Amino acid sequence: SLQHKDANLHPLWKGPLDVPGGSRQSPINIRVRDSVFHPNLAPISTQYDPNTCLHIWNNGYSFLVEYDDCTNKSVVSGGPLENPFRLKQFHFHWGVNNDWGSEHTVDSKVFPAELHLVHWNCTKYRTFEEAVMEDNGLVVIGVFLKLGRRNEKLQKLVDILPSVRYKDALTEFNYFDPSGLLPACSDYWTYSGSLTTPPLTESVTWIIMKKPIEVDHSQVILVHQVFVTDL
Ligand SMILES: NS(=O)(=O)c1ccc(B(O)O)cc1
Ligand SMILES: [Zn+2]
Repeated sequence: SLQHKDANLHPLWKGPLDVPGGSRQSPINIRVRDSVFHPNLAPISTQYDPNTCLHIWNNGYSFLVEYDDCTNKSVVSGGPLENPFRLKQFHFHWGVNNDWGSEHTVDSKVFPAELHLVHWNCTKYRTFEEAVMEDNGLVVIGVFLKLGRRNEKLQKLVDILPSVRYKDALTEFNYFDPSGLLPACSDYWTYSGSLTTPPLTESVTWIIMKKPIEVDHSQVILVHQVFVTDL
């Protein structure tokens, strides 16, 4: 019962967006008082093998940490999910300053940044690219970031960012456990939505963690230094 923002009011895209049949566009504002508690909904279970980490690259919009998705070594399951979904990549969304950045909001509160862990339905589809375009293709876990204590688990990632400062840069990154980026509290909201950037396909089951993780100023500043336009 979480209302969906009209695709044309999407905070990031200016101008008309003719998303065919856009009836469940993400991001949305999560109105906590409208959410319904389901006591029989199982907890979300993540099993990530840090050795499946491949590399980090800058696609010009964000930096992505990509994982080897040829096995079920790194998957999310449980919660509303009928089968495991394989981790493909994670990335962040942030703003030009610290008071703007997250895509989803909670009772209209914006967080400085938002982490997205992208998984695909390896039972129903053969590849990630196929799953992106299909019903029940993806599960994205969203985690809010807030300014606070230094996050030691994030530092290894922050330290390598200067090596992917420019669009299309890619660096080998072969051991990273993304479960260190999940909050200790396992409470979450879930809704059926879409990708938040083109192709905006409505193939996503969103799992938004209720509690943010904390990062300190020095860690956010480094994130802001990525994507200086190509010289
Ligand atoms: N921002 S998001 O997690 O909704 C997302 C994930 C993947 C892609 B994609 O691979 O095109 C686009 C947006
Ligand atoms: Zn995203």
